[in-house]
Amino acid sequence: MNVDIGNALAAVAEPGLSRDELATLDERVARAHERIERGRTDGEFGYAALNLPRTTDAEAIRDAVAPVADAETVVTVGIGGSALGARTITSALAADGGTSHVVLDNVDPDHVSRVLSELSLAETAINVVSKSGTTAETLSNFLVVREAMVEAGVDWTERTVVTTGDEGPLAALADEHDLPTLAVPDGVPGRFAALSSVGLVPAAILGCDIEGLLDGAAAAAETLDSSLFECPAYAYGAVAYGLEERGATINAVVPYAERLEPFAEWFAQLWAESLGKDGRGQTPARALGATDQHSQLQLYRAGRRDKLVTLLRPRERPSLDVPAAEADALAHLEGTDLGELLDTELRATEASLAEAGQPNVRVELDRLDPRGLGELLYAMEAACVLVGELAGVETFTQPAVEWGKQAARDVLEGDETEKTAAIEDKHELIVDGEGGR
Ligand SMILES: O=P(O)(O)OC[C@H]1O[C@](O)(CO)[C@@H](O)[C@@H]1O
Repeated sequence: MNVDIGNALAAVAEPGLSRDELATLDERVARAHERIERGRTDGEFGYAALNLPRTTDAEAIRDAVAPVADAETVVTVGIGGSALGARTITSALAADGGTSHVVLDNVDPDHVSRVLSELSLAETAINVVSKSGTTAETLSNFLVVREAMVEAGVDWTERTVVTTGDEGPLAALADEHDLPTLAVPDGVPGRFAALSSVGLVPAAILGCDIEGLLDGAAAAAETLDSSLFECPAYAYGAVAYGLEERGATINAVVPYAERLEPFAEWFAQLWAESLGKDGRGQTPARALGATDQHSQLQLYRAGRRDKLVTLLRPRERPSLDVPAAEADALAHLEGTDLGELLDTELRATEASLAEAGQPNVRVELDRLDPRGLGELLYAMEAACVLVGELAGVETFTQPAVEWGKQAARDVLEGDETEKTAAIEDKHELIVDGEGGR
């Protein structure tokens, strides 16, 4: 994996970083790296995530999923960090692009019932994931899925694998029914847990090379260094931080590979939930290359100068030639390989952003295989940890999400609290086309 930060330099972009500013930033990266390494060595909360390539037990995951290894479809019931990594991995690596991995990470009744009605539940494995074991959406969806299995005459205890913490209702349920259960790794926040059982179970069930993925992540761990000029992950993190400080408060992540679209979702949680604190943090935007050149690029190129555009591609791609056409006007496409066209689109977009002075960075994998994806996930986690150090925020917690969770819980439990009052006392000015109320 490599990272090209050339188009983030002040010589090209505004906001941009001068060479001197990069050199100054590099001194801070050295200190931050020291802090990160200390956290890794001591297995500190959060930093322990950067040890997963070494601490994750792939064999234990394979043993736990053995009873459902015959599954044609895997349904992951989880949300946030308990779903996004798993989807990213199967989308990138599964032979079918991840279509046999269905993720229920929302409680939309229309969607859930439609998904269940389309599944052959006897050939389905249920992967329930929750670090806390208390997340309402996950537990509700699991009870609905379980009920559907019972109604279909399928023994759900034979088709379910659980990943959760030591305590909580999900752990208790797994224990009561003697379900194959994997532990959420200690000291690892959900959004940093893709390289553990939290992200790897569906990939293991669907026959993906999870060991190769961990090897790729381990290779990326080897590149962590006290200088951003020696470490792709830190180069990316330092530039993202430096540009945010200079006004690039949005990070538009644009993978040029359909299989990496879920990666942009995973990245969005990692970046938003880790760095959105103390009134700062880049807002992640998701796009897809080349598709969103035809929907978002106008804004990225000619809109507010508040963005870093992150372009991502695998260098090696399968090939698919464009056939000849009868019209001369299409002659320029004849014999073009679609992959070549996609890469040309990336380079043209990159140049168009640079021409307009909009900062952009290119992240490249050798190819989209288990090693490549392992490198990418690990590098982005390390980049995020670095930004947290440079920004001086608490990277590994997400206190701001608790208010809403508790408010919903108070309503569901019929309590009358400050939070339920805040819900009831909403300021309303409804515009309904009948003069407003
Ligand atoms: O794994 P859990 O505990 O169900 O939490 C799911 C997600 O919800 C959050 O806690 C946010 O509400 C995320 O940090 C986490 O990834």
